[in-house]
Amino acid sequence: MNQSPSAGTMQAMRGEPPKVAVRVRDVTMDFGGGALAVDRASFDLETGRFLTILGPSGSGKTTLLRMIAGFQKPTSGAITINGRAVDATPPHRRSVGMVFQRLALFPHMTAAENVAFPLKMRRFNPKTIPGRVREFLDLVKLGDYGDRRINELSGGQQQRVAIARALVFEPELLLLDEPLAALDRKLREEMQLEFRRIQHELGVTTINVTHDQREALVVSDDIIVMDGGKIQQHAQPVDLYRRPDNPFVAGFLGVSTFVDGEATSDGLRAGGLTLRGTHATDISEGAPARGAIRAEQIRIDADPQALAGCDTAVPGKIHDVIFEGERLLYVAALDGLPGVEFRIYHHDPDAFDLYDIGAPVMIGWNARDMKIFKSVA
Ligand SMILES: Nc1ncnc2c1ncn2[C@@H]1O[C@H](COP(=O)(O)OP(=O)(O)OP(=O)(O)O)[C@@H](O)[C@H]1O
Repeated sequence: MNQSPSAGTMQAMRGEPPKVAVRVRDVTMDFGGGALAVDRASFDLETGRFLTILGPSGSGKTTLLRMIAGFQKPTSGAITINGRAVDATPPHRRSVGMVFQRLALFPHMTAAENVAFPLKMRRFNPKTIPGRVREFLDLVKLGDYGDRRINELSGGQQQRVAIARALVFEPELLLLDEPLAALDRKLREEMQLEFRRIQHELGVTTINVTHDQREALVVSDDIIVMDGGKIQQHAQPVDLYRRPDNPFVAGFLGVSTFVDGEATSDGLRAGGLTLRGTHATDISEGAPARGAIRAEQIRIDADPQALAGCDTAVPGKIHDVIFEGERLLYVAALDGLPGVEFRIYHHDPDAFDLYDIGAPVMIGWNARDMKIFKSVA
């Protein structure tokens, strides 16, 4: 992927040590309801990078973001922004720009007046304000819309005003709390690319919260996956996708099929079958294990010869075929392992009627693509 270097990367290229913009150490939030909303979260975010906190509903993403913004005080732990403790500065004094799902723009004001608002609040020199407002409206491609009232703008344009307003005072940190969740899919995908462009252009350190895995992969330099209040993995997008640390992460990003069985030295034994795989965690032979394989890494073919190059190739049957437009999703089971429905992508939509439901096929993959994890009881 052709990504322009972030400010952090530029620093590294100049040989300077990366500067930590946000440091989160052992941060816990206990609302008193039993489970912890955030459970000992720790991470560093380097200056200029775009971090996404990704996780299902209730996993603690917003609570963690609100603590970083200083809206909520952690039960324990420490958060610093550019070396200063977050709770030492009141929220309106912090150099943090925010964009929420509900944009909180002033509907009776024009786009330009909305963008000027944080500058007036921060007592910028009034002479510099119009020029700066214009610059940031241009940045979000709304240069000609400054005089429009908010309720005369489309949802996507309003979103752009909110971004300009969050950035116009050049904050040290930009926080995004599901700002795209209410938009339709096409607009959401367009705005994801816009966020990336703007963030790269300004190099502002950014933390984004979402439950949309595609958005996380598209916009981020780094991703933190959360579940049950705990950070499950912190990695760059490609590493996260290719090398998930546990079955939760493997299942949350992409479409995976899971097979439970017993670890062998080179894979997994399940239902009398030996399936080749690669140990993703330290696991001894015979231990309960869970294999995970992604839909795009499985091949099916009626002709066994076509799968001759696969490390594992097992006969099975087609259970269902689903047309998804640019690809097909086959659901199939291996003979000898009837309870596990493998989900398999086939990237030729013209092959829709290639295999009927019930058709016998060979199903195969390479050992490196099935990740074997230790089962957690
Ligand atoms: N003010 C609060 N008082 C009590 N419990 C809370 C409060 N805010 C959040 N929680 C609980 O903390 C947990 C984490 O919530 P949080 O909103 O951080 O999750 P989330 O991952 O952002 O979810 P969503 O994607 O649905 O917004 C949930 O169990 C939630 O019910």
